[in-house]
Amino acid sequence: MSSAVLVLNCGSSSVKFALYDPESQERLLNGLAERVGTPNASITIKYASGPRTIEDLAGTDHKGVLATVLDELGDWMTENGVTISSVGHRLVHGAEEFAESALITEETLDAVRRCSPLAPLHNPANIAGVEAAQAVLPDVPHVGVFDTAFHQTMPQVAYRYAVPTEWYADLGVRRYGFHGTSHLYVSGAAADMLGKPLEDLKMVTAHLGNGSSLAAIRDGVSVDTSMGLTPLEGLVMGTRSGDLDPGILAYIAGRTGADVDSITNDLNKRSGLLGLSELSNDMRELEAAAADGHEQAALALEVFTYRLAKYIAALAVPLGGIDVLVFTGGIGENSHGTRAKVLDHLAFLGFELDPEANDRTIRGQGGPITRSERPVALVVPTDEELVIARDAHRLAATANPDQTNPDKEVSA
Ligand SMILES: Nc1ncnc2c1ncn2[C@@H]1O[C@H](COP(=O)(O)OP(=O)(O)O)[C@@H](O)[C@H]1O
Ligand SMILES: CC(=O)OP(=O)(O)O
Ligand SMILES: [Mg+2]
Repeated sequence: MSSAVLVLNCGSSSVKFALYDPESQERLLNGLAERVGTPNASITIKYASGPRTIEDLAGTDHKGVLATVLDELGDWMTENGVTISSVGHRLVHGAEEFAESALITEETLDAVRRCSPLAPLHNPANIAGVEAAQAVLPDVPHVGVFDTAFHQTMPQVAYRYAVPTEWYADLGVRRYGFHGTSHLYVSGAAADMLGKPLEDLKMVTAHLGNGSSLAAIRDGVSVDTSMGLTPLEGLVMGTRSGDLDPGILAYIAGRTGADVDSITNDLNKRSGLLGLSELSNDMRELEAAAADGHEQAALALEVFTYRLAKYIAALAVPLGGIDVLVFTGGIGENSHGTRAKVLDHLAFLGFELDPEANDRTIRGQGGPITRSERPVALVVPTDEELVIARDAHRLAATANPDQTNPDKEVSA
């Protein structure tokens, strides 16, 4: 029998999952449950032999989805002699309570619940996922891996807002940053790719997915980032506005009578690329529409890349210059148009695009896309799930030895 680490990333209506071999760190399979809790819920599992989709899940909640997934994996696990030895969970907001990953105990969960008001879109779904997984896999250690943990090295000058001090002292209002597992993974992989010690590189990592953020990495640690108290600050995203004048809230409330919750909802879900284009939050669709002459789609792409370039240049301040710029995430890994526009804006810093290398580089591949070697821009495919699997395996070994007893491992 060999063991596997189950990695879960539970969103409000989706569950991403993957199984890793903890020794070889090979991904054994992965999958996605979408529209959880709606009549159109579905689960897709990507086996080596091909994908399998399960529908007919009406009325199924997170717990039901996980039970169905493990049930489905049962035959595969028996055939391959695999049992689940630990579960790693993506937890988005750990505030100042977590500078690293943690075994999930009742106390851990209470602390994550206390952080929920800071990430109302993410933490409650993460917690529901943990509770569901603990119910289905009660006898293995569960480990929480936080988006915020990597950025706990930021200095005060980067994380404090210029607001009344008691907002920070009493209410925790400061910048935290997110996507830490991705920034951690790609910064290490970029240094490996260049054959240089990470500690010697002034690096900006750009995680560009549905949510997008930058990290400034110096001496191997995060010294600044573009997201803040919540994942709304910073770059223009699929449906999120990123930075704006806070005066807009009062202005819109005064003009429309909308309350703070509904305006915040608009800033999270009806803004960004979607708000500007009035067409889509999806980069692929917008690129296709812009190529067909859709003016709002073209504007959305211009605003996205302009703001991105402006923010990358700003991160030269905490770093004292930029040696390496890393593109990752669905957009960073695939959209050569975005990369070319950003590097064009940043030519003044010395970036010189290699158009052929840029056009060649698509998902799953990585490598340099500039002729310039310093500064160099790289594409590095991210693997947040692998970081979570590694931490889950490492911390599971520190759990109650009773729980890691192979006799108690769970075979679905
Ligand atoms: N070939 C492609 N060209 C341009 N954009 C792409 C391509 N493939 C994926 N994307 C974009 O990547 C984004 C999703 O990023 P991803 O990292 O997968 O999202 P999530 O944050 O949900 O994990 C979408 O905007 C999507 O359009
Ligand atoms: C924190 C965050 O923005 O996450 P995601 O990109 O998964 O929405
Ligand atoms: Mg993502």
